[in-house]
Amino acid sequence: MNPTVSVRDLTKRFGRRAVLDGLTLEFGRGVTGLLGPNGAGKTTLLRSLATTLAPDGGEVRALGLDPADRLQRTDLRRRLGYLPQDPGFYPHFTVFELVEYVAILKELTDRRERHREVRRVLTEVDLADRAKTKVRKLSGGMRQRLALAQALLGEPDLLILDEPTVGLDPEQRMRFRALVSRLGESRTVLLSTHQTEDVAALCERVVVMKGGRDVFEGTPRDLAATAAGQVWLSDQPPTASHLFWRTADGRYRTLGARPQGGVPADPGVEDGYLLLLGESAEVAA
Ligand SMILES: Nc1ncnc2c1ncn2[C@@H]1O[C@H](COP(=O)(O)OP(=O)(O)OP(=O)(O)O)[C@@H](O)[C@H]1O
Repeated sequence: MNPTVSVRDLTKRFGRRAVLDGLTLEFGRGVTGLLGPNGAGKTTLLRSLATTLAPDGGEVRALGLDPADRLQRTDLRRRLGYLPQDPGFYPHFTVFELVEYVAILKELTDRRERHREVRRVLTEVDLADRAKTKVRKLSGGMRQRLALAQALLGEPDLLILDEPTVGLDPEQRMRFRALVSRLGESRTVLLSTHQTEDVAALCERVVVMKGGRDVFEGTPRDLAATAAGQVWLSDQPPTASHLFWRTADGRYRTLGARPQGGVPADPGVEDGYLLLLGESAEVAA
């Protein structure tokens, strides 16, 4: 792998808490998924890469540029697209006006070209027919697609997406996967998510963060493989000391030691992820 983004010994503190705690990782072209429990530091990492937050220590290189350097930071901003977790859009703008506003900030100065680009990204996210709708009238999923549209402006080399599939209906989620995997053919895409299915379906690589550190880096298949020999199906519920849940077919899926009557099951990304986090309680009834 030829890394386009690398992070070394990154630290960020809020008060006394180290939210990034010597984080070191690298990734290259294609789609990389970032998994981690609430508060793991995913958004803080993404903001550091998107240059909206200055870390306290360590090194970041993205597209060969150092965001700590003022000129290189400006260069990097021109070449990245960022979908923040909470975009906070102006509610009285129309969809078109909002994306055009971001396009102006991104220095698309030629009006005709800018309008063409705004229409292109709105079409990419299936919002072209909502161009004249006020942002405040959009559903949550539509807002999320609007947030993605502005990140796509100018065909950025680096795309940073913070929980991009939140609120999308199944059809839009499929469209999103198709769009992002196409973008990943020629660009670097980093997306944080809580959806292990998105990682399994879409990402070539996956990074798992916990407590401000990187606890796993590899392919989704590698992550699933870490659970080999520790995933079981049984007809009866195991003891409460196991991590288990009831599946749609009424059987019990257990992670860890073999429960009584358990037969081995193929491990998935979610199994590997949950075991990695070391959960030890029943997660769902
Ligand atoms: N500006 C801030 N001021 C103070 N604390 C902050 C700030 N930003 C983040 N934090 C804290 O840093 C920790 C990590 O937050 P972060 O948003 O990076 O986690 P996350 O992995 O993205 O979580 P989630 O999955 O819930 O979005 C949290 O405890 C959060 O409260």
